[in-house]
Amino acid sequence: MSGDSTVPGVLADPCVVAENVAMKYKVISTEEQAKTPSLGWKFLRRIKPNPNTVTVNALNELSLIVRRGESVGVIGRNGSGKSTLMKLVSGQVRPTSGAIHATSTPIMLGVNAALVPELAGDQNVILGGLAMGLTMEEIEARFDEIVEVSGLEKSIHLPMKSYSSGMGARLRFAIAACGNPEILLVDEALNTGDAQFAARSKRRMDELREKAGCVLLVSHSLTTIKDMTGRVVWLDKGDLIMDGEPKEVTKKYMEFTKLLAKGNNNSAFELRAELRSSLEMVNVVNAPESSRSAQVVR
Ligand SMILES: Nc1ncnc2c1ncn2[C@@H]1O[C@H](COP(=O)(O)OP(=O)(O)OP(=O)(O)O)[C@@H](O)[C@H]1O
Repeated sequence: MSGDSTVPGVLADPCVVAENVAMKYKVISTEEQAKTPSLGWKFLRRIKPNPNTVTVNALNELSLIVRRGESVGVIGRNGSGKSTLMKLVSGQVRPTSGAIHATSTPIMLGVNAALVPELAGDQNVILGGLAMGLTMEEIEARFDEIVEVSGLEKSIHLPMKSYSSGMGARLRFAIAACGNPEILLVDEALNTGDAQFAARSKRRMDELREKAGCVLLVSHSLTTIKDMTGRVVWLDKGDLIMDGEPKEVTKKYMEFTKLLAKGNNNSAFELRAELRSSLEMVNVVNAPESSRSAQVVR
């Protein structure tokens, strides 16, 4: 790759850079399970002994640059790699190959807070706040707001293990949302709250989005995606299919899923191939971790 003809410029302000990221999950083989047999395995092997190891290609060599000020929606069918991308960006899992660069620690709403079930909700607020880098003074100043967002005023002094899974999710969300993250990740699949909480969390999410440097939002709701984002990335079976205007990308995605729903698989996959071949590939070059900067070649 040489000089001016291929490198139009250096991106001044990327927030997140995914550099040829691939993710393969190795699914535990039934052979391995057999070494530590569970009741289920003992039962199943009588029916169908089938030792097997499966590697799932959750993401295939994906490059993506999210700039400061962008709100990027991630769409795709079940199992297309959306949550995997979020887990990679948040650092919960490491890519099999490639790298993720970020200007600061991304905060994933709902899951980042490492809480202790034996401790009361209020003690977990302190713990989660400290884990997010807040000082005791900052936690104290935001305590009432966290409790209000969680909607757990009556149960905040009870041990977290007594909470329902929705209540736990609400507390984790409220704690994660009390910071002002520069890079905000929202995986809608994690939203387990009731309608009242959904409205409250949306309000807080809107505030965070306004303040955040950039946002990545995974959702199956195309309305949410169109309402909340200015750019949409469509993943399918770990491949990037489209990256562009929300209206345009969601329209093509709907066309694709409608074709599949009607059983027109050939037409659907022709469309997929056509869109993929016209995708402008982003090659991230020279993205040193220290400078957290990147050059793009389009
Ligand atoms: N921990 C894991 N171990 C093994 N395979 C996994 C794991 N997590 C995800 N996968 C597989 O990786 C692929 C992508 O999964 P991922 O959860 O990223 O998809 P998704 O687009 O978020 O799906 P959904 O819309 O259903 O939430 C799927 O085939 C899934 O089965």
